[in-house]
Amino acid sequence: MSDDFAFLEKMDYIKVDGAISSCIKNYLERSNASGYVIGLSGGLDSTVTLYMLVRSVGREKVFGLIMPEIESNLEDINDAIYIAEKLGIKYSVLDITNVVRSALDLFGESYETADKKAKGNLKARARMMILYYFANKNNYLVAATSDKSEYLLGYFTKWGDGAGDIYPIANLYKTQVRQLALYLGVPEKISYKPSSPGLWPGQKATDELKYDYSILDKIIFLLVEKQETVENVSKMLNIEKSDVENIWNTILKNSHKRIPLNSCTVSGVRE
Ligand SMILES: Nc1ncnc2c1ncn2[C@@H]1O[C@H](COP(=O)(O)OP(=O)(O)OC[C@H]2O[C@@H]([n+]3cccc(C(=O)O)c3)[C@H](O)[C@@H]2O)[C@@H](O)[C@H]1O
Ligand SMILES: Nc1ncnc2c1ncn2[C@@H]1O[C@H](COP(=O)(O)OP(=O)(O)OP(=O)(O)O)[C@@H](O)[C@H]1O
Ligand SMILES: [Mg+2]
Repeated sequence: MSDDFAFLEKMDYIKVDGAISSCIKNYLERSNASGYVIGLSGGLDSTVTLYMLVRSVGREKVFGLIMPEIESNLEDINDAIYIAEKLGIKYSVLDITNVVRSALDLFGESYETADKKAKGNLKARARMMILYYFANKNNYLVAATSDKSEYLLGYFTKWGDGAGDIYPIANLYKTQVRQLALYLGVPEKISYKPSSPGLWPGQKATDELKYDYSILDKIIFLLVEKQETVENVSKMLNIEKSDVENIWNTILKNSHKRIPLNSCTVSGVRE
């Protein structure tokens, strides 16, 4: 059984690097855009995506936006600044507190008492809005940072951090992104940092998902790619059936996030 998951740890990262690099480089050329802009959180996914952008198109064509707000973890923000400096990219630190506050004001709500999750998603969408403003103004493309685990689970904010023009690491599970980070020489502090959406103070991915990605990735792989039943996965991994069921329900519930445009079909209605 353990061999079935070897690919999560041991990929040919020289080839992975090559494939992602050419994709990033070719897409920029084909798009006639001037560069990529990326939101930097100080977390694993945005750091690895940034490393890949820089080695593909060069640091002059990459711009980082670090967008803290009043509830952000300062250590993460400092990590984001440290990485931007280390890679020598141009970047700005923009406090988005007032953007989020203004939107809440429209509803007569306050930062302190607004619904935690709705406000968290609003923060993610405020960042998206600013990334696209920068992209419009400078003829840049927005690099999204979603990985395959988050994408398949639907564990992202729809039209927030889920929005972008290119998804360089979306074909890698979180476990593989960590391995790629080590291959790229990302500082261990970030390579091993527990994943957190950072949408509210102290939020950790495991609070909502219960399991760490090292286990989640196996569950997702078996359910989605191997099309195993919930019962089989529970037995194969020795995990409570109800937990596997919950993960499967999350994947199903969020399927609407994996449809690019959820449009209404009007074919066949001509007079
Ligand atoms: N069946 C359906 N068909 C079409 N659309 C549907 C729908 N059900 C809901 N919707 C729409 O989707 C909305 C809910 O989706 P959404 O707004 O995304 O909200 P939701 O999925 O409830 O929350 C986002 C989740 O992603 C997590 N997250 C966010 C950002 C980053 C990361 C990370 O890992 O770093 C994780 C966050 O912690 C939270 O658990 C609904 O309000 C509705 O508008
Ligand atoms: N403070 C922030 N400033 C700029 N961008 C941010 C900030 N917080 C989140 N983002 C953007 O939203 C994305 C989604 O957050 P997410 O937490 O999934 O990624 P991460 O922090 O890079 O890695 P991990 O998922 O392992 O925590 C980030 O990769 C980043 O692009
Ligand atoms: Mg994070």
